[in-house]
Amino acid sequence: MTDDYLNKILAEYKECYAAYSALGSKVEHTVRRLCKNIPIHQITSRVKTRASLAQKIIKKDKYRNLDDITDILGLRIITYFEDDISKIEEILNREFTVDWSNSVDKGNIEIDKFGYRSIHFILQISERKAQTKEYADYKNIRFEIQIRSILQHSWAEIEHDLGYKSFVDIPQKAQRTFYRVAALLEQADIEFTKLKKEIHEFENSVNKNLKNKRELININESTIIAFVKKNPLLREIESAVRKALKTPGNSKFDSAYISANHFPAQLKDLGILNLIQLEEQLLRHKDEIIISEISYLRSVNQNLTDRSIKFAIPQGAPILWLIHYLQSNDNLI
Ligand SMILES: Nc1nc2c(ncn2[C@@H]2O[C@H](COP(=O)(O)OP(=O)(O)OP(=O)(O)O)[C@@H](O)[C@H]2O)c(=O)[nH]1
Ligand SMILES: Nc1ncnc2c1ncn2[C@@H]1O[C@H](COP(=O)(O)OP(=O)(O)OP(=O)(O)O)[C@@H](O)[C@H]1O
Repeated sequence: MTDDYLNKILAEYKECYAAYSALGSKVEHTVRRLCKNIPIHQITSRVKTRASLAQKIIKKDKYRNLDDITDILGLRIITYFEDDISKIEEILNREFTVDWSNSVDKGNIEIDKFGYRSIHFILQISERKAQTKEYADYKNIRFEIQIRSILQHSWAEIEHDLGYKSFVDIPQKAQRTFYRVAALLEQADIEFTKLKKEIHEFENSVNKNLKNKRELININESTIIAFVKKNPLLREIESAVRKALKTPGNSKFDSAYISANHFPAQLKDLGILNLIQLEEQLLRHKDEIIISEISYLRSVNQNLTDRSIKFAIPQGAPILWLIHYLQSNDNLI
């Protein structure tokens, strides 16, 4: 490798840095929007530093142009669950043009090997988007999006930190430990996905039993969560209040909101012990709680100076409104 290529690529890098950086923000924003319904731990984005680029060019000794290097701009999406990775792949596949010859599924390793696992997608803005004014300047830029689970990420970070690039220099015993832990985490990823499915099944069964009124399901922390996530009457009340207040979006589930409000204990004090009783009370007082909540939230809103602030109405809020309504009316059931 001559210094000429190194200097040429670094000069191109200097010229294009701002474009990579601007594209990074745009892609990150798009990815966040497209993946908003998938539980994601983190999305990060970086433009390779000049020093790291120089090191890579020298080490690989194969690059002639800046365009040959496909990870100058890189994003990383870290999911909680491994089975969400393929959903993100599908989304990215639809939104961007994939450079298949440079994209790799590094999780798809030989059956008897354990180690680094991550999808590396090399992408470009789609042809349709590239024709728009906003994206015209970025149409030829290739960038990388890595997708991995939080456990795959923790392994990669620790291995990276301990020097994977000099892996051959690590004592064999330590290498074996790395591979053993990789296998363990791969199994843990499978177990977490199974656990997620079991919890979803439990939540569905609670609501199905409630619908069929076959069982009196006592209210506790887990049954109230299942109820809050899936009950259609709650969605109906939340939506009526949101519409009246012109609050955009949907209500979101927030576990901190549920635990902070101690629903099981508060409902028990009011004599509401099972989910059938809770649903009956919500149905009976639906109109009153909608009207009183709209007028309460409107009066609070009038005192806000920033008109753009809107109320977030978390999933399950109608239970709190019902509690307030019954308490203020001394209305033990
Ligand atoms: N911890 C860890 N990270 C890895 C491993 N392999 C790849 N990576 C990550 O993925 C990045 C890209 O690596 P590769 O896909 O091998 O490609 P490259 O070294 O950039 O070379 P090109 O394919 O020429 O772009 C690395 O810089 C790491 O961040 C690995 O075995 N362990
Ligand atoms: N696609 C990506 N998205 C977000 N962060 C990344 C991405 N690729 C690498 N990183 C992180 O950016 C930091 C700087 O990495 P750097 O660009 O120096 O090298 P690298 O991409 O890890 O390796 P290489 O030089 O082989 O390309 C590291 O912490 C790395 O994990």
